Amino acid sequence: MAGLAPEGSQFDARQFDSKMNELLTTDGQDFFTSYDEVYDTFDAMGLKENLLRGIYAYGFEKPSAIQQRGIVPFCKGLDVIQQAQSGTGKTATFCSGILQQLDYDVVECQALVLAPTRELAQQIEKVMRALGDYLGVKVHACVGGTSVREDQRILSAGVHVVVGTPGRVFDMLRRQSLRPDYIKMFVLDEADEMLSRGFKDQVPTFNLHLHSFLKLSVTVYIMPSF
Ligand SMILES: Nc1ncnc2c1ncn2[C@@H]1O[C@H](COP(=O)(O)OP(=O)(O)OP(=O)(O)O)[C@@H](O)[C@H]1O
Repeated sequence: MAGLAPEGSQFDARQFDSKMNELLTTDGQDFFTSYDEVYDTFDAMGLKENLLRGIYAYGFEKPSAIQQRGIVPFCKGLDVIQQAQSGTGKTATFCSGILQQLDYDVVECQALVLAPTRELAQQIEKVMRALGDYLGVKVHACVGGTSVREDQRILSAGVHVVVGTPGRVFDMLRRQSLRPDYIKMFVLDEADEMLSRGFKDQVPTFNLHLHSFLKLSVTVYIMPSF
C-alpha cells in the first residue's frame, strides 16, 4: 500500500518513517502536552452566534469535560490530540472547532475529516450538519458503497467540509474531484483504529499529498483501546 502515493507526489515511506521518528523523539519547544484552560459554558468560548444557536438547538446545554478543554484550542488553530472514552463528546468537539473556523463565503473544501468506518463518517456528517445548521454549512460524506458520480457531482457543486473513509476520499483526490487547495483543517478520528485497520500506509500518503499543496493544521483524535 505504501506505493499508492497519488500521482505527482513523491511519497517516500522510509523518509516519512524517519521524519516521524525524529518528531516523536524531539523535545519540541512548540509542542503542548496539556492545555490548562477550561470553559465551563459554550457561551464563554467566543463562538460564532449561529454556531451557538446550532449547539443549543441540538440540545446541548453545557459542554462535556472534553468539550470544555478541546473546542477553544482547536479554534485557535493549535494542533490538538485528544484521547477520551467513547461517548464523551469528541465528535461535537472537533465539529464545533471546524464550524467555528470555516470561511462560509468560500464554498471550497476547507476541512477534511477521516473516519475508520462508513457508519462513523455518516454519523459525523449528521452532527456537523446539525450543529452548523444556522451557519449554512455544506458538508458531504464521501464513503464507499455509494455512487462515485454522485460524490463527484456534489463535490463539484461545492462543499465546505468532507467527512469520509480513506478509500473513497483517496479516490476523489486522485480523480481531482476533491481538490486539497483550500483544506486548512484535517481531523483523523479514532486514529488508533484507523492505523490498526490497515490504513496505516494511506494516512501518511494523505498527509503528504495535502502537505505538498498547503500548510496543514493537523488534529488527531485518538480512541484508547479498553
Ligand atoms: N455537551 C453535550 N451535552 C449533551 N449531550 C452531549 C454533549 N456532547 C455530546 N453529547 C451527546 O453524547 C453522545 C456522545 O457524543 P459523541 O458521539 O460526540 O461522543 P464521542 O466521544 O465522539 O463518542 P464515540 O467515540 O462513541 O463516537 C451523543 O449522543 C451526543 O449527542
